[in-house]
Amino acid sequence: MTDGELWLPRPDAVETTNIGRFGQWLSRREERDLTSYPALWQYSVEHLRPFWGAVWEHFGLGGTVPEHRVLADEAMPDTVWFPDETFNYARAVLTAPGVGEEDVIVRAYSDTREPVEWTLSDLREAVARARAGLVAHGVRRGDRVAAWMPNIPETFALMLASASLGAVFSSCAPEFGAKAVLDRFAQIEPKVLVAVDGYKYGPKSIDRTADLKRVVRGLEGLSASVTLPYLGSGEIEGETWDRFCSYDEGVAFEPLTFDHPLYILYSSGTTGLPKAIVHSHGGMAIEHAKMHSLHHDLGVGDRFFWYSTTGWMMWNYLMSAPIVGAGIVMFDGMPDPAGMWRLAEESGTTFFGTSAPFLMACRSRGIKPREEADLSKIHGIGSTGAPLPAVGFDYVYEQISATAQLQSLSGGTDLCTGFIGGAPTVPVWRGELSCRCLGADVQSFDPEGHPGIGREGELVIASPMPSMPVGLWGDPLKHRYRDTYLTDFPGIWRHGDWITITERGSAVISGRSDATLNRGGVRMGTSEFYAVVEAVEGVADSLVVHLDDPGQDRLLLYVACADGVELDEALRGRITAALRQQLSPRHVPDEVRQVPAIPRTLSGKKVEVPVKKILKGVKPEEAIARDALANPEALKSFLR
Ligand SMILES: CC(=O)CC(=O)O
Repeated sequence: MTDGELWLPRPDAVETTNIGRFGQWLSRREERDLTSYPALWQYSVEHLRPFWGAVWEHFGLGGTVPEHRVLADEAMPDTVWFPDETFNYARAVLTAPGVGEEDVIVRAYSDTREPVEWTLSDLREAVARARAGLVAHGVRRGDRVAAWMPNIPETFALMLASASLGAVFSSCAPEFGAKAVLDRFAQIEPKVLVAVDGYKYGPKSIDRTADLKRVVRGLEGLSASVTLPYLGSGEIEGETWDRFCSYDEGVAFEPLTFDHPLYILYSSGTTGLPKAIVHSHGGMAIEHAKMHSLHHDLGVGDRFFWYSTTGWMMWNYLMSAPIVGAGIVMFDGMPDPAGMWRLAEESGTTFFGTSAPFLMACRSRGIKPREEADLSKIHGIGSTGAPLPAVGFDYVYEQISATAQLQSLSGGTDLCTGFIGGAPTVPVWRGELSCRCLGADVQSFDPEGHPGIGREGELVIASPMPSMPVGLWGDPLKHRYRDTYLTDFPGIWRHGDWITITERGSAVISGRSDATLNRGGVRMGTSEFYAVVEAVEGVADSLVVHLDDPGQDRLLLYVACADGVELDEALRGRITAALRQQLSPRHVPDEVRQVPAIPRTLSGKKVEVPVKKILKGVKPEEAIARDALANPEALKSFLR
């Protein structure tokens, strides 16, 4: 191996991997050689219609679709995909091709209870029961179903039950505080809320019943609340899960359009409430089938694990694995660095996904996963949530597995997928994401909108993808949608990351080009912090910065105090307690520092990105023009 190569495709990858076989099939059909990754990728972005039509057909999501009906309108954000198809995501998941009724499809581990295994037939029955519960509460096509639930099989069943009816599902993790939950769910006005009473995180029991009462009170238009007594606190809000699931009336699937809303995810911007991003049945199924089979090489016999909570899009991504016949491994609890590898062995995981910070934490604690557990079944290791530094790549190959393919994946909530990652027919290069994914026309744009290779630029997606959101909730005319993604380079998706695409087709992501925070793979909007911090008595203004460089992962909170107030230990304590309770323990900063004033632009916006650059050593005059600031002297506090 040369030139930073850490892993090479098998010489027979064209015959032995899903993507290799797909490339051969497509080559025959298109009468051209599409077996090499660069040829296949180029084709996939230059010939969107036949490419996505082939994916749809190849995975049995539907039959042959005439090319002009695969993509009937290309213009983002009103792109029209597969307008004549009738589809239901829940049916695609429960079809689980190649999986027998009595085969285990879900293995679930938890700090709160003993491991659970569900066969495909158990999953179908659980979906049927949850579906009957939803119907009994009047849930119909288009209604919203909210889950404040952990990563456990019941949440999966509820999501599929909601999808089977054409209702729209949305989840928050139980660690989210009542305010964070209400900021999300109040926007979408759910008809039914299902929640747990609490959970264990490691040995610690966390009772959520007081917050659950607040959430229920805060949700207008709720017809029913249902409590799963997961912790066993004895407190039930509304109906019990067992009662809710007491009828089995079988599963039926509403025939829906490709773009029918499936679920709503949340992405925190820097202003206002979190964006409620609506994803479609067809978009999720086709994109996840492509990723799971062609990129992660998953199929029947595989067990797919990705450490996630229900508050992160990787949960939704994981739940699609049965579409390609793969089983799912779930974990709810504290991700103990050594314990997770033992769980991988115990569960028979074949693809282990996690966040880059988790891998780096294992490394810095000196964990040697290959000595902790037998990891020989793992053929793929996924890393996302933040760019994995080159030393993280070394760690994976030295201490985890010398043979697994490491796929550093980048994408996000907005498309509920990774669109830069790896493929079994592409090498792994140290510190790089191996390739742009199929059908993802990812480019690095200079400020004038010219694509370039070998230099950093704005990450854009120049052609539509079926997993782009069908809308943002509460934005019927798509104004916020356009403003968020499509105005900087008119009609082209700007993602908000810095990217360099290399000559060999790999990529390096150098960080967010906006100020959204991302800690341990969990996106945190700065506005959420401010709403909580600035409500604490004595705080006048605040600014939060995530320094996410390798070896320097620190969340810093700066506060300007009210007149006559000093940031003493008591105030510090009140701020961190408020963040922990109202948002989550992940929102608690590593340091809280006092500054005389928070720098703001003339239009009053806090200058988060320039402050972050200054903290990283960029000269203030290069970080921001003084003239753009209402109070330029405020920058002094951030100079090194
Ligand atoms: C795939 C991803 O990009 C996940 C994330 O960082 O949110």
